[in-house]
Amino acid sequence: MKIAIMGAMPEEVAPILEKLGTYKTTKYADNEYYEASYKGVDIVVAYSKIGKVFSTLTATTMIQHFNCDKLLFSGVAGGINPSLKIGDLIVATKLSQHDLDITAFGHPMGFVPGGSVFVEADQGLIELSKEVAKELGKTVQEGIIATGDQFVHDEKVKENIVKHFNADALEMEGGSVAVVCKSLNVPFFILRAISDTADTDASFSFDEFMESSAIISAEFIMKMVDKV
Ligand SMILES: CCCCCCN(CO)Cc1c[nH]c2c(N)ncnc12
Repeated sequence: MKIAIMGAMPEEVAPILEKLGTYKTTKYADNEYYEASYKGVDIVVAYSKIGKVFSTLTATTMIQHFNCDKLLFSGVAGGINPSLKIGDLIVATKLSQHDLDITAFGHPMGFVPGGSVFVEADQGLIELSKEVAKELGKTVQEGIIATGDQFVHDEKVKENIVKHFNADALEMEGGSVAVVCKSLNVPFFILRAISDTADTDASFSFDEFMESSAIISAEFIMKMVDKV
C-alpha cells in the first residue's frame, strides 16, 4: 500500500512533512516528491503548485511514477454553502470543473465529449473520514466541490457556479485530480478546510486564514492515514 498525500501549496503540505519528520526528497518533472514511511505505511507527499494543470501533472506522477494506490488531497477552499465557516472541513462527494465550457454547442457547463460533469470520490475513503470525524468529535460536511483555474472573489461567479453545479465549495485542483484518479482507477479523497467565502474580500480572508485552515485539513488527513 502506498498513499499519495497531495496539496497545491507549500503551506498545505508543510504540516504533513512536519509530522513525517524524516523523508527522502526526489526532484522530478519540475517538482519535488517527498517519500517516507509513517507508522508502517509508505507515503509520497507533494504540493502540485496551483491550478488544474499542475495538479494533473502531480496526481499522474504520484500514481504512474511513484506507484501510489490511493490519493488523499489536503488543502483549503472557498466556501459557497453559507453553513461553511472559516476553518470548517468539507469532504468532496463529487467534483466538477466549473470553467470547462463548450455550452456554445448545447452541452452542459463542465462537460466535454468523453467526460462527465461530475467525478465521484471514493465511498470507502469517505466512510473512513466519517469514522475519523466521530473519533475526533469533529463535524465534517460532505458536499460538491467545483474546481476552476481562477481564485474566485466575486459573488456573481459564485452564484453561477451554484447555478450549474450546486457546489458547496470551490478551489483550483480537486476536479482535475478527480479525473486523473478515476481514469487511472485509483481511489481518491479530497478534503478542504475553508479559508474564505470567495467574495470580494476573499483574498484578505485567504491571507489571514489559509495557514490555520491548511493545518486543520492536514491534521485530519494524517488521522485518516492512521486508519487507511
Ligand atoms: C496565492 C493565491 C493562491 C490561491 C490558491 C487557492 N486554493 C486553490 O485550490 C484554494 C482556494 C481557497 N479559496 C479559493 C477561492 N476563493 N477561489 C479559488 N480557490 C480557492
